[in-house]
Parts: sequence; structure tokens; C-alpha cells
Amino acid sequence: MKVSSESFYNKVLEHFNTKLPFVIYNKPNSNRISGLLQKNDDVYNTVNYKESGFIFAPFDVEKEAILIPLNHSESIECYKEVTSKNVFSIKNISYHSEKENHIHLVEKTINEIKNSEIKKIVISRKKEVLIEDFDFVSIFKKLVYKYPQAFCYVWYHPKVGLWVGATPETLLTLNNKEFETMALAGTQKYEGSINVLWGEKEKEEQALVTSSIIENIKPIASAIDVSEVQTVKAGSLLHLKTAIKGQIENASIKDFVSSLHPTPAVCGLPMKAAKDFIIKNEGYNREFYTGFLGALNFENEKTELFVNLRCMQYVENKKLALYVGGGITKDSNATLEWDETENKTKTMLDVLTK
Ligand SMILES: C=C(O[C@H]1C=CC=C(C(=O)O)[C@@H]1O)C(=O)O
Repeated sequence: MKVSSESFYNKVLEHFNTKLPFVIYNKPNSNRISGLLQKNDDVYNTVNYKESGFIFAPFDVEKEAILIPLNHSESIECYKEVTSKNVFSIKNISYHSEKENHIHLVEKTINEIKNSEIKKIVISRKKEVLIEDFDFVSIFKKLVYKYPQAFCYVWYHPKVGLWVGATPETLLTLNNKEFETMALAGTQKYEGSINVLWGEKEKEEQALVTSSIIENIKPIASAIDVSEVQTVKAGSLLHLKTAIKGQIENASIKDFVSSLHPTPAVCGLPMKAAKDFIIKNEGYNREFYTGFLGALNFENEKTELFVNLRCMQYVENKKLALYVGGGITKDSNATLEWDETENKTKTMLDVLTK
């Protein structure tokens, strides 16, 4: 049902105040805001990916993905019309050892890569801040306005939590048999132009993601088309991206998603060894960060899934957790990797404070 943006956000707030699950989102380059308001507070899971609804899946595939089912929800829509000028007061809760810990872990990761068959591991951290007067509607309006090329969302379930994000990375779009995915990796700051030079480390890191995705989907895809590597802007950052398209052959959505997730853009290569290293060494639970989310089997069998990057979680009384990471290879520099995670936190912090 299409409504005015005022009644859209009023409805969503009312829903939130009655502690019912919902998701609101804006797809890349779309002027439409969509909402799915679940009518009860049950936790539904995806079993075989044949369900229709909005999926919210964690990084760890051993853990269950949550579904807001279409058949238990009201769908609403409005046009992207308004932004918000609200700025929030943010206080850093800095742990004095945060930087040292991250640098130490990146150095340990580089050593592991040099002394094993592992080529890449994505190392991440959680940055916590205190926020006054948290208001997800204002934050969402600002995200949508500031990052029109991202997939922006607020997802809430009273039994799971509240997540907000603006991700530049598509995991999978599937329209009947036609699929599209991408290899996104390598990061530098945007300084006014996308015509930039990239270092060998970034080029190699991104090429690893592309070749691994192609290798993994080959058995279940045909007519695979791989684009040139391009530089793309994501907020105040630039990344390298290769678009990969084709046709899905004799495979279910579940098989296809399993062949992609977690890609080396969020986990590493080889996947299993990198994942074991991450779980053993990162020292915190990623939960839904670097998982994926989006429409599963929407009308006309459309599936559009995004990797949950540049996101944050409203933890409890006034606390926000921002999640950021970066790909480590044998040529990484630990201090620069710390700087990169700091730059990545700005995607969210800029929206809160400017
Ligand atoms: C893991 C993240 O980004 C990934 C996506 C693009 C570039 C990345 C990089 O340069 O390391 C990461 O692979 C993150 O934003 O937390």
C-alpha cells in the first residue's frame, strides 16, 4: 500500500512502540521506500529458502537466518521525499587498548598468512559509542539521502535487536534464472575523484575475491559474464568492483547463496580456514555484521540480497555498536588497516553527527 511519507514513518514508529518486528529499506538508486511490518512477534526462520519474505542472515551459516514472512506482514511504501536535520550527540567509549589490540591482531593475521596456505583473512572489530536521543527514523532518512547508491535499512525484532546500515555490496540479485553478484574489495578514501590509482595489495586482494566467486559458482551457473574492474564510490570511500552476471543452472537459491556466502570480501580464502581463524581470534561475535539481508522470493520470484556492511546495532540504553573490518593479505600494513577501519566507521558516524 502506497502512503504519504508522514504516515509511512508514523506507522513504522507505532509498530516499533508496540514492539513488533519490521524492516524499512531503500534499494540502490530507487526513490521508493519499502516497509514490511510483521503482525506478531514470533521469530520465523528460513528453512529451505523457498519462503517469501525479508531475510536477515548472520555471518555464521551454522546459525539461523531470520525471516519477516510476507504472509504475516503488511507491506507499505512511500516515496523518498524527506530528509532530517537531526544531529545526535555522540560520545566515544574508547577502550585505551582498542587500537593496540586491532594492530596486534592484524600483525598476528599477517604472520598466519605468511606461514600457512591462507591467502586472505578479513579482520573486523566493534566500535562502541554512546548516543543521546536515539531516533531510527531520523537516522534512516539521513542515510537514504546521503547514500542513494547503497542499500539502506533499519531492521528490528524485539527478540533479536535493532540494526541499521547502508551497504555498498550486493550478494545476489536473482530474477528467474538471471543472476548478478559482485566482487567488492580494496579501499581508499574518496578525495574528490574516482580516477585514482590502486596499489598492488588492493588489486590483488580484489582479484582474489573475483576468482574465488567465479570458481565457486561455476558448477551451478552458465553464461558467466565478468566485467572490467571499476572504481566505485561508497560514501567517503572508494572500492574496486567487478560485476559478475550469468544464469543459474539446476540449483536452488539456497545452493546458490551457499556457494557465495561468506565471500572472501568478508571472510577470506580458503573460506573454512579463514573462518576458523576469525572465530578463534577476533574476540567478539559478529552476529549479523557480514551476514546478508534482503528480499527473498518477492513477487515475480525476485530475490535481492545485500551483504551487511557499514552497519550498526542499537545495543541497549544509549549504546551503539559500529562494525567495521578490512581484508588482510601478506602485504598488509597493520597501522594502515586500523586507519581503514576508522574511515569505515565514518559511513555511520557522519550521518549521526553532521
Ligand atoms: C569488511 C568490510 O568491507 C569489505 C568490503 C569492501 C572492501 C573491503 C576491504 O577493502 O577490506 C572489505 O572486504 C567492512 O566494511 O566492514
